[in-house]
Amino acid sequence: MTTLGIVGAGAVGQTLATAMVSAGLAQRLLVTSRTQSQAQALADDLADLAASTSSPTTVTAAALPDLLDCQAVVIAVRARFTNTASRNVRMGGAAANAPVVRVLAAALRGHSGTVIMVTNPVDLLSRLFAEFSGCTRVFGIGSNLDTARYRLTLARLLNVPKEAVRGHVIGEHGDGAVICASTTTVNGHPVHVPLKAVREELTARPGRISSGIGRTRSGPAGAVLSTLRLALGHHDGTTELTTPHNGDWYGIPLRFIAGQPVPCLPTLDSTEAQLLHTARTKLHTAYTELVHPEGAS
Ligand SMILES: NC(=O)c1ccc[n+]([C@@H]2O[C@H](COP(=O)([O-])OP(=O)(O)OC[C@H]3O[C@@H](n4cnc5c(N)ncnc54)[C@H](O)[C@@H]3O)[C@@H](O)[C@H]2O)c1
Repeated sequence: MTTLGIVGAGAVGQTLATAMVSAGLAQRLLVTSRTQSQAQALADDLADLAASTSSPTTVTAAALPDLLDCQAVVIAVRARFTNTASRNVRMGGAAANAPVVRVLAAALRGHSGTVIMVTNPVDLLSRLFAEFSGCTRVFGIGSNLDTARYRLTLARLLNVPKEAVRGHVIGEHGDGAVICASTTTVNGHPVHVPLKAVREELTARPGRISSGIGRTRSGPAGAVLSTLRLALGHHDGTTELTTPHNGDWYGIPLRFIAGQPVPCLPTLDSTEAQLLHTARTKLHTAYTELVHPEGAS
């Protein structure tokens, strides 16, 4: 019996839960949110979906301790705050979301399953959750969503099917994202990547979606769903996730074999290596300031 949990019944949590119930990913889905009534409302709505689609998933509004027995828990909370940042937008949520993540880490200490962090800034908060909970299978969503957007964008610019494009976006899920252009291929052949046009689209896309429909939701839900399938060992494959690597936390490709992740960073050219170094330094500094604000200048 597979039991999965979602914390946060907002735009991403709702869309993800709908996708999970529609896909019949688990026998049981536990949902929690800021209030019990919010979680119960989502559970009832999803039960209606399950009944009309004959989904095998039973959805229950739960309390945080109930999630300890889940094979995987997805964290998609967002504290109430107004983000006024125009650059490094995701970093704008650090101070507001970190206390919530600390509380969740304390509540889920001892959880031995997978934890998938969605809440931004995801690279910092994956690490914060892991270090405060002691959980050892914590992965952050973001670089895989960036990679999906990269492949779509490149396919459109080069007029090829998206399935023909192979390539990764790594580093920060944010302004420090690194496009691995030198190892990108189309139908197995190296290509010239129009980096300026790609970067412009990757930068503009999330804001365009948010201003059109309020929030990005289906893209991140898809990135979580495909990660869950890999982490639960439903099938093998590679995806880009925030994970500890060489002493820092940032997005790299992980190859999952029977649910176990193996880092598989592609070879980087000198520009990409420099950009990754810059992203790592930025994330390292921001994490230190988040955890030890008294030491920050
Ligand atoms: N990593 C990614 O690729 C990615 C993509 C999209 C969104 N996000 C991030 O995901 C997070 C959620 O986004 P959203 O659009 O769903 O936000 P939202 O505001 O729509 O929903 C957030 C939910 O969290 C709940 N919540 C708040 N505090 C809580 C607490 N203490 N305990 C439990 N639940 C709590 C709220 O009640 C709400 O239901 C944000 O930080 C957003 O930036 C990340």
